[in-house]
Amino acid sequence: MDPRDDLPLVLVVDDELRSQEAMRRTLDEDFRVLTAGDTDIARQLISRHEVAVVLCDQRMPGQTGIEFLKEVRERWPEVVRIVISGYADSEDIIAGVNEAGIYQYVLKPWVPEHLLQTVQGAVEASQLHRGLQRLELDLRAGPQALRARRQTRLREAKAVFDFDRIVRAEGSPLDGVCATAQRLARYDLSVLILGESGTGKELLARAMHYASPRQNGPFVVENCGAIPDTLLESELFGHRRGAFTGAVEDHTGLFQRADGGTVFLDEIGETSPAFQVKLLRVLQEGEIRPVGSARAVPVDVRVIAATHRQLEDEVRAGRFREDLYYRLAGATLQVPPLRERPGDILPVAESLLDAVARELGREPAEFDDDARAVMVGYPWPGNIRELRNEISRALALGDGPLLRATDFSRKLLGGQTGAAHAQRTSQLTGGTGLALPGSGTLQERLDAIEAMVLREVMLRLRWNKTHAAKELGLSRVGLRAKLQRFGLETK
Ligand SMILES: Nc1ncnc2c1ncn2[C@@H]1O[C@H](COP(=O)(O)OP(=O)(O)OP(=O)(O)O)[C@@H](O)[C@H]1O
Repeated sequence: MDPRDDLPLVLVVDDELRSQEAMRRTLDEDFRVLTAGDTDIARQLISRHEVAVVLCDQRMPGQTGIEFLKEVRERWPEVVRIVISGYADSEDIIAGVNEAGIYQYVLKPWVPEHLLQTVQGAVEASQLHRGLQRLELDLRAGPQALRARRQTRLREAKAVFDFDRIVRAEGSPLDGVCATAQRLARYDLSVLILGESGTGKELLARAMHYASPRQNGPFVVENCGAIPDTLLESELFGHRRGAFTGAVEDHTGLFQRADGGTVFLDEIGETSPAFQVKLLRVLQEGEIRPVGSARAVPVDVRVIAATHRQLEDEVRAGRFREDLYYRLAGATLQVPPLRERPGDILPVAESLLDAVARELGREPAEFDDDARAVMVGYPWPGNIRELRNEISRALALGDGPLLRATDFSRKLLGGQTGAAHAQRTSQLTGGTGLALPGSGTLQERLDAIEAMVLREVMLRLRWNKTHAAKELGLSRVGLRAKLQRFGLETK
């Protein structure tokens, strides 16, 4: 958990940005501070967050601070209320203090130390109030109902998403990626996930969300590569009725719906320069402006973005804004393609086989040795998504619980490399038809090559281990150890 997440939440309502900022600076060290420039926004924030204390300026457009705080008392009695005013307002305030149940009124110009003390006192009052409320609820519910409720919550949380659900072999290069992602999850930092299509970037982003302090908030996904610019803007930031032809009613954008949670922007590298400017502004200001609306709405979201492109290259080529890149890449994670972690192929394939068999309502199935060898040797240019498709196809077309190599599509059987892969690496090992892995550490690349060679030899020699060991200059025991390491033979 981010340690700041435990801090009480204080909402500052003031239409003057400078006063908002001065209060934020004073309170920021001890509290989490939200700010609102008008009472509409303040209402939204109180209804979405567990605000402990609200500080409201008396002079607000449309409504006085006291009027607003009266409403707060009625709707959210647990929120402790403080009003801030100049001398000239004090008469009105005194009359309203009782009705609005004001904890304290603070005169301008306020002294930072005093303000801090006042808010600390108010937070204590709020904690007392909430503690009593909880106690009352607990007493009413009875211990059994309480325990059941807690257990259900726990089960749901576990069932959702977890780094353990990202299937991988022991010692997989993905371990390091997951460990870093898990550490980063705690902090409200923008994260950029790089990796080829189908490598599991979204899965990783989800796991980060559910491991983050925002886990109780929404996780929303937008594929930025799939829709035209104008639609994307309206999808993300919303629009007002009549903003453009076809906008027949107000539409709340994904950013607003994700308030308090995480927005996953997939294929961010595909966005246009015009959209990039708009997104940058949203991230800088922490507020969105729905298309056709003059009013900005504050949003509290964490952004995780992903792309199959090397975004730094795109920046260098002038196709992606550098300032946006740095906003998004608070930290960067690189998910290696499947061919660079051949040890993961079989564990992932097995877990997918179970899942797909369940989805298709089929008996649990297994792969035979040849099928396993074929999977390990194929470079999977479409990564895990392609693997999943192949397994679904083989299971749907195959005629029993044992999946054979011949149940896969022909491209796998030829030992051919996928066209995209061949193009990327463009180096083929002499005559074997094996593609050199294009990236990863030296060890990862050597592992990938080793797995391919083993698979090729085993298939050619029809699984005769004595002949294979001889050809490869290994003992039988050594060969078996290697086959096991790459999942080509079970222990
Ligand atoms: N390690 C894994 N274990 C099990 N399933 C996985 C794993 N990685 C990915 N998958 C599955 O593979 C599919 C593709 O993963 P995902 O959508 O996360 O990839 P992606 O990199 O975001 O792809 P794209 O960039 O094309 O959107 C999903 O069905 C996902 O659940």
